[in-house]
Amino acid sequence: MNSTYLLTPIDYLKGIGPNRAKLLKEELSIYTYSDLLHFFPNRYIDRTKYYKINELQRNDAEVQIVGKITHFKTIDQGKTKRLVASFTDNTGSLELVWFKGIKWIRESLKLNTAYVIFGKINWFNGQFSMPHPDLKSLEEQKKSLSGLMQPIYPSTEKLSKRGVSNKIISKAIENLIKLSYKQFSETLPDYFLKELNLMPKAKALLYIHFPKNAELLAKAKYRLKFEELFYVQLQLILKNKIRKQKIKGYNFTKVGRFFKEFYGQHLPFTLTHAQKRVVREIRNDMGTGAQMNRLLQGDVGSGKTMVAFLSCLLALDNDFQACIMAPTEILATQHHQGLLELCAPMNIELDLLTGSTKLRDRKRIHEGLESGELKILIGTHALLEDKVVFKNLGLAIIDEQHRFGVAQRAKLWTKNQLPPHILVMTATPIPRTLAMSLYGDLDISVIDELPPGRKPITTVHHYDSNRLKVFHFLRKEIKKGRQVYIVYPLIQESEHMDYKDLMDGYESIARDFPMPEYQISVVHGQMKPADKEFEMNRFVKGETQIMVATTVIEVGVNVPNASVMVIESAERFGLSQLHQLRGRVGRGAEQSFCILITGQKLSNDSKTRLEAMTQTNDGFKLSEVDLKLRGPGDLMGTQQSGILQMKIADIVQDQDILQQARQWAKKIIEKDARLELTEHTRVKNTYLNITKNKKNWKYIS
Ligand SMILES: Nc1ncnc2c1ncn2[C@@H]1O[C@H](COP(=O)(O)OP(=O)(O)OP(=O)(O)O)[C@@H](O)[C@H]1O
Repeated sequence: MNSTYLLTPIDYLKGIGPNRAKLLKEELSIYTYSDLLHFFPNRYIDRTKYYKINELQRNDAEVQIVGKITHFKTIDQGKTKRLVASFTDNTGSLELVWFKGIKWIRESLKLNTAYVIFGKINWFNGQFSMPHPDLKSLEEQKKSLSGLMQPIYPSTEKLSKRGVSNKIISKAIENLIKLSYKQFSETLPDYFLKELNLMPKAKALLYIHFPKNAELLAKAKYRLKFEELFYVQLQLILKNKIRKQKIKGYNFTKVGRFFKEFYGQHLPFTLTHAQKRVVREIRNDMGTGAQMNRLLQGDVGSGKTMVAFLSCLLALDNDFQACIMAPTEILATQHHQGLLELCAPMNIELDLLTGSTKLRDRKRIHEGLESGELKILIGTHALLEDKVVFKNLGLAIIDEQHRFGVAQRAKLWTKNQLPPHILVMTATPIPRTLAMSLYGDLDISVIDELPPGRKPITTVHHYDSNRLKVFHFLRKEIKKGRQVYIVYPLIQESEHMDYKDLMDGYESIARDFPMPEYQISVVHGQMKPADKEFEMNRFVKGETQIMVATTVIEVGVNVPNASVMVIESAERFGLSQLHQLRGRVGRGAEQSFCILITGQKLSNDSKTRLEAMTQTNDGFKLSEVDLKLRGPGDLMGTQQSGILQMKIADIVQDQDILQQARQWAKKIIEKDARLELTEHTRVKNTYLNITKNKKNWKYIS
């Protein structure tokens, strides 16, 4: 919509005025005519049905009747005064009642004129009445756009006391449409409308506010959702294109000794097809001359670590260093140990840097990094400290997207002349198109295949009261030589209480699993890192059979002999967290189990989550359920972007349209990246209007 008329400030619209305009701006961000037009109803009231007075039932909610007022009376009871009108059709009569605006209403309504009334009816003293009816003359109703389905706008109930009622908004939009319908210009190319059978923009705007029937409403909605999603996708695709043009990166041209030797001689297993494909994607991406910014999604246990390691070897082959940053010390330590083994036959220098690294070791690490001898550094946030200076960092791998924000990712860049390639790994997979929308600035690789031979984990749900049965089962598994995790929730606000829960739980487990037959490790957030590591190690080495822990073990911990995961108060965990925790088992050849223990009282959402967990092991499926329960907002952490604030589309519910919109956005860019063809003028103008940024256009080729 590029007509300047529609950019007129809302203050000038008939029926609005300065006070309402102020409210519209402050509360609903409606500044211009165009904003108002794009403020869409969230439901509609069916006004196609007319009642006769003698058909009314006492439990009818809202009814619409045509009739006439035959007389008025004002009833004055001291404090309260009311105006009562007798309203009749040819089948009977009822009373219309007003408590406010009496004088004005009495003067403006005429006797014996046909009116349409609409509202809730009451049954009182043997008669129906309708307080404060929505009332129009029949003539006016016939001309009104909202005569068939009446639009109801969001937030208007809240604002009606302050002067912006639904009626006012609806009337203002009706005025605007009547006045300026001819100026609603099309925003999509004609061939889109034809091939996708989309309703033209002007019509869609008319029918979204004032639909004649459900079918036209559905078409209008579809058209507007498609348009909204199309322009979001177009922005994402072009933004990515611009980034690649603008942000130069190191060009890794070689596949050299390290990669070849490891791949040929030391690879401990055959890569899955998905791992191979992803390694290829990463290799290609690091060899384009642009900076890689890639998200690697893979379900728990899908083998992301090996992909990360192979990517590091590519960096080394091109004479660059690499680093891997993990969200917790336990994880960083574990990555370090795993990679030490992989590196050992090839003499690659690698080290670990965390908050608890001793000064002496730090010094060695700093020197190694600056001289370039230290090739791979693994660590936590500590890697971001100013003192950590690489000779030539070529690749930074960030494990677990959610805990590092965009700002931190950017900070890594300042350590180099050119920004290093960035690979973000996440085990919270989400549907691909959605991921593309949420992480618009990243390219995406997906490992959608598990290594062979994995047995699906059997997941069951038990109530607290069944604990003895669960313990009995644990003893049986331990007897077979397996190890067991028992996890308690940790929610930051009530860390103290959680700690108490954990310790109470530990004591009761210690009673039921007495020494010396059973050995138990405990790990929680309030322990010193060294103690945590000690306890963890005892479990890893098989010295303890039971690990009692809070969610500190959520990500990445890898003990293949552990085959049972018990999650206490499972109703307090989110779905992705449950799935992550479950992913700690099922890593060896044994049949594994996940036991979800809850209290008796469960909310509907908790029930849905538990049911989903017992039904599937597929992280992508679970994330869809999660998204539907929570909406996408929570998913993003610091990635939250304006893209989610959409007017009509919903990226979770409207995934089919989203996918279609993305395909068409891709198609148009492939055909005409700079949108120079005449048939794309509208798209270019709309795009520039939305982004208000012509500067970057030069980067598109
Ligand atoms: N292609 C493969 N064939 C056999 N085993 C594999 C393969 N790839 C990885 N593995 C093994 O599978 C286990 C899980 O791999 P890894 O820890 O890399 O998973 P992940 O994707 O990082 O999972 P998480 O998110 O849970 O940490 C490891 O023990 C690893 O050695």
